[in-house]
Amino acid sequence: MDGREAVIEAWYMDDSDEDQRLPHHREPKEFVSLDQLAEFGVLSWRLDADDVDNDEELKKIRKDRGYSYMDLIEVCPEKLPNYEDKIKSFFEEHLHTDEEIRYCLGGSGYFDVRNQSDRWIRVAVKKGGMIVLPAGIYHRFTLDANNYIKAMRLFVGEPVWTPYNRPHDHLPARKEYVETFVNKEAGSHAIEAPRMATLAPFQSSLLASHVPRVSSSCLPRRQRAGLMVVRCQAEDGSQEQPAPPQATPQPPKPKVSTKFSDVLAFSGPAPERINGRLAMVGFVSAMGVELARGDDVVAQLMNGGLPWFVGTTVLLSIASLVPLFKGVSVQSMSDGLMTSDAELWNGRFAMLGLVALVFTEFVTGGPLV
Ligand SMILES: CSCCC(=O)/C(O)=C/O
Ligand SMILES: [Fe+2]
Ligand code: NI
Repeated sequence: MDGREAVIEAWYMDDSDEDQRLPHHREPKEFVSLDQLAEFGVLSWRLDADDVDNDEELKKIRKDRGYSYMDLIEVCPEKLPNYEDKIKSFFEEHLHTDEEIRYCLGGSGYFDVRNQSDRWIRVAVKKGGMIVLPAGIYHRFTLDANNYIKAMRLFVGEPVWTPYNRPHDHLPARKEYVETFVNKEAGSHAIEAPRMATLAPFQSSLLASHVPRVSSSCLPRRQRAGLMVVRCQAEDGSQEQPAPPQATPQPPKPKVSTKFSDVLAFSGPAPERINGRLAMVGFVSAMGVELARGDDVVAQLMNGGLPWFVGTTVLLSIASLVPLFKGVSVQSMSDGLMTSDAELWNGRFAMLGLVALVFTEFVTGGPLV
């Protein structure tokens, strides 16, 4: 669907202090095209507000631009808590560190934006109009004379509504905005070669929506892949409070190296663990044979124990190394009482025990028990 001009119009504002809800056209009127808006980062679409749930174009925009979060806001005294305060703060000139994305589902309102020359441009949005204000742009919002708007708010990931009232020029988001849209010559936003790939899917959606090509900096800054959260909060209008966290992305699991040198490194996962396991088996077997036959450890080895010792060593080493080379960490198998730490400590005690046993038997010249 296009014909954006039917639902989104923009013009230079006059300087009068009259009621903010009046149009504030200059005399004569000076309109600004939607292409001109795009040149300083303000994007626009016309969508089917009567079929929001099945709107493929909306779905595509959300997917392409990573708008995983969605809620609804109605601006009127009955629906918006702290209506008067909110109305005032919306109209304070401010910026956000992320995009402000608003899709008008009913009623209408004015989003005023500062252009590259710091002039106020009033963007009037009606039902079906969706606009994106880039991170770092100074702007404000007011209801118009109809006194009502219902809008969908979209966001990349967990929303941050914090407004930074002007001046907040030191913020990185502002500096980035100025660098991209103000310091660059208007209308000649060269697309840097290395970022072309990131831009490709976005541009196809832009073209489909009949929006002019724009710089890669028009892409949302906080795209968080793989998280499609849909939520409705019809009566929420809070600017400062982020919505309760949900579906927080899990921190990536630490990578387990399967490199031969890493696995077998002195401080790697294998040596101490294998030695510990061998010591546990060795200690228990040595004590068992001593109790049964009365042989000390050296005699046990001499009397046919050596092949058993070598065999057990090889078997246990293979059994311990195979999962490590497959990238399965011991910690990931650790559970409840059977923790990997407990095994390490048992192994350490067994190693000490074995050494103490052999040493004691060497000194006393006979078996311990
Ligand atoms: C119609 S959305 C209310 C205005 C708003 O959320 C905002 O941030 C204005 O700048
Ligand atoms: Fe805002
Ligand atoms: Ni805003």
